[in-house]
Amino acid sequence: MPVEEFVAGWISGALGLVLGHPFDTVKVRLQTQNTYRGIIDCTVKTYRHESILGFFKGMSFPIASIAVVNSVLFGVYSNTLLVLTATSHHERRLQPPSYTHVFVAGCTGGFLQAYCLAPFDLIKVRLQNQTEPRARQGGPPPRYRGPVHCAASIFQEEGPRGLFRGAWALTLRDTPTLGIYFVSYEWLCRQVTPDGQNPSSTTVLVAGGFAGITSWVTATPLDVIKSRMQMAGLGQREYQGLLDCMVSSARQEGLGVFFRGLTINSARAFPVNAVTFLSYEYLLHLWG
Ligand SMILES: C[N+](C)(C)CCCC[C@H](N)C(=O)O
Repeated sequence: MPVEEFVAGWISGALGLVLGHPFDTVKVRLQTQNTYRGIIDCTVKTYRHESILGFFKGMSFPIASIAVVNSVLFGVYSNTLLVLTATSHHERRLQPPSYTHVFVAGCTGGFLQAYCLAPFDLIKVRLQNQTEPRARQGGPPPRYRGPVHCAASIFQEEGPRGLFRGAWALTLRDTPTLGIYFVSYEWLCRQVTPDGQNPSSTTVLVAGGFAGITSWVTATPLDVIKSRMQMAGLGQREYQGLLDCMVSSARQEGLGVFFRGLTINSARAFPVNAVTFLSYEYLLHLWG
């Protein structure tokens, strides 16, 4: 089984992640708290109360976990294509796989990475939602002191299953939308690249960016539900399950609730996924 794809997936994921984390914090807050009027209001308030560091809350864990998550995604994607089409990454330019194969491989990668991602994503969301400034004298201390403390508290309070809160919504969010992610990327690359040639760096950047946007646009409704289920129980309301969360959110806040965070998700998705695909392709080219 070729391992380069796993390593390239890891490095490219980490680069994209750092670039996109401030956008991600604003998004999570907009989705789960009702105190902000919009992106600008949330950005300004976060900066005023918590300084620039506020935007990087909850980042250390994703950085560690992206090693597993993105390498599972890209590694499983590429190896599934190998099984389906008997072509390696380098051979695929001359013998491009069908879009159905690309979709199935993307969904397989998406499904498996969702389970690796679930506990890390839960901890990230819990930490991002702590709006207390880090070191304020006399103020109430934040509930979680950091990622390890957060993981340990959830484990103690709710057992190992607690760490998988929202995992089902996350799997539903990621399986089809990562299929869409790779199909969009391939489709865009093939539109502007002559047959048999490698796409140029600009093509990879633009196709990666748009693939990220397409995937996030389709993922946003379930992203909102996922974040809410992850926050359930913490001073927020408990839900009976995914459907209950969907129905009660829509009843109380209207259908627009499913699009919360859409603009910021898209703004974040372009640079993050442009850099992810560019470094992924570049590394595989380098090692090829
Ligand atoms: C499937 N879903 C839309 C959730 C993610 C797709 C892109 C994944 C990328 N690591 C990123 O963070 O943007």
